[in-house]
Amino acid sequence: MKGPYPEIQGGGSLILAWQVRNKRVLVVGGGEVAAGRIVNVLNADAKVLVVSPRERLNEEVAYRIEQKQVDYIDRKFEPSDLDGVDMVLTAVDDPEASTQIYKLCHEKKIPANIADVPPECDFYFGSVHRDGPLQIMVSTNGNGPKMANIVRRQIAASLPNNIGAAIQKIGVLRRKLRKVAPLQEEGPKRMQWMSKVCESWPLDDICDMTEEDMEVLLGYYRPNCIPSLEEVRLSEPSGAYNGPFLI
Ligand SMILES: C[C@@]1(CC(=O)O)C2=NC(=C\c3[nH]c(c(CCC(=O)O)c3CC(=O)O)Cc3[nH]c(c(CC(=O)O)c3CCC(=O)O)/C=C3\N/C(=C\2)[C@@H](CCC(=O)O)[C@]3(C)CC(=O)O)/[C@H]1CCC(=O)O
Ligand SMILES: NC(=O)c1ccc[n+]([C@@H]2O[C@H](COP(=O)([O-])OP(=O)(O)OC[C@H]3O[C@@H](n4cnc5c(N)ncnc54)[C@H](O)[C@@H]3O)[C@@H](O)[C@H]2O)c1
Repeated sequence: MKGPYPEIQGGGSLILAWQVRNKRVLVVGGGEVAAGRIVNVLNADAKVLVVSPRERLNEEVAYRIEQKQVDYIDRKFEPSDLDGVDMVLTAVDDPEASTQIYKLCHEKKIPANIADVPPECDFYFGSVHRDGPLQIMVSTNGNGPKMANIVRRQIAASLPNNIGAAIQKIGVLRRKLRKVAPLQEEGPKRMQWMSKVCESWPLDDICDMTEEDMEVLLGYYRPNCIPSLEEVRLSEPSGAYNGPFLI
């Protein structure tokens, strides 16, 4: 019998936004694929250690090392490299080394991605679009990485160009709101009010909102009271505006 609940479609991945800030990520290999992995984990504020012999370092990897964006050991992988490591990414052209590293990670329960060896990956990478705080990842679950690239570019092209900036502003407003209304039990009221701002304000207005505008807008924080940017700007910071509201 078909229930009223979402039907389960097995065979997918659990897509999460993994917080690796200040976690130790080991990257084994220093080629083009390693260069891409390094950008991915540095963008998530991880502490990165690269292990790869100097003679075959890709230019970009060499640059990151020189700029001290990553720590570096100039040699092939050794098992002791796994000490104190939270995540491992390998991108080496040596399948035996890959498998050895994967087995050690598995024993030590360290999550690992072995580039191009899906059965030896605890997680896959995806094709990622980034615009400020916004990240969109496309996965085809190993079926077609090039297709993931194509879908990601299509999605990115269909987005408004100021969506990242708008989300950044909303983040500032939300943090201010939590200061104005810090109580745990205010949660539902806060969420409803924030949702209405997001739904009713045009993206351009969200982007144009200054910190001063935010302070005035927060003066109207009560259920079903959402002035527009224009109305906010007609308001005195202290006195309430009496005209009709957007909501
Ligand atoms: C998304 C992206 C992220 C990234 O790596 O950053 C990524 N691969 C990308 C590109 C790409 N990779 C390959 C080609 C050549 C064309 C082709 O083969 O299609 C192209 C195209 C290109 O280079 O443009 C070769 C390839 N890839 C894998 C295998 C092994 C296999 O499938 O068995 C083979 C060799 C196949 C062979 O030898 O025949 C495996 C994986 N690659 C994944 C991710 C994971 C699944 C993601 C998913 O299914 O969505 C998974 C499972 C594991 C992993 O590596 O995490 C990145 C695009 C980023 C972007 O541009 O936006
Ligand atoms: N998933 C993907 O998107 C994708 C795309 C292309 C290639 N690949 C695969 O990723 C792997 C790496 O690709 P690449 O183009 O960066 O290769 P590459 O040949 O440019 O680089 C390999 C690097 O690994 C280093 N290395 C080799 N053995 C090592 C060891 N034991 N310890 C430490 N470092 C070692 C080499 O010195 C070199 O810097 C290959 O297996 C390739 O097939 C994956």
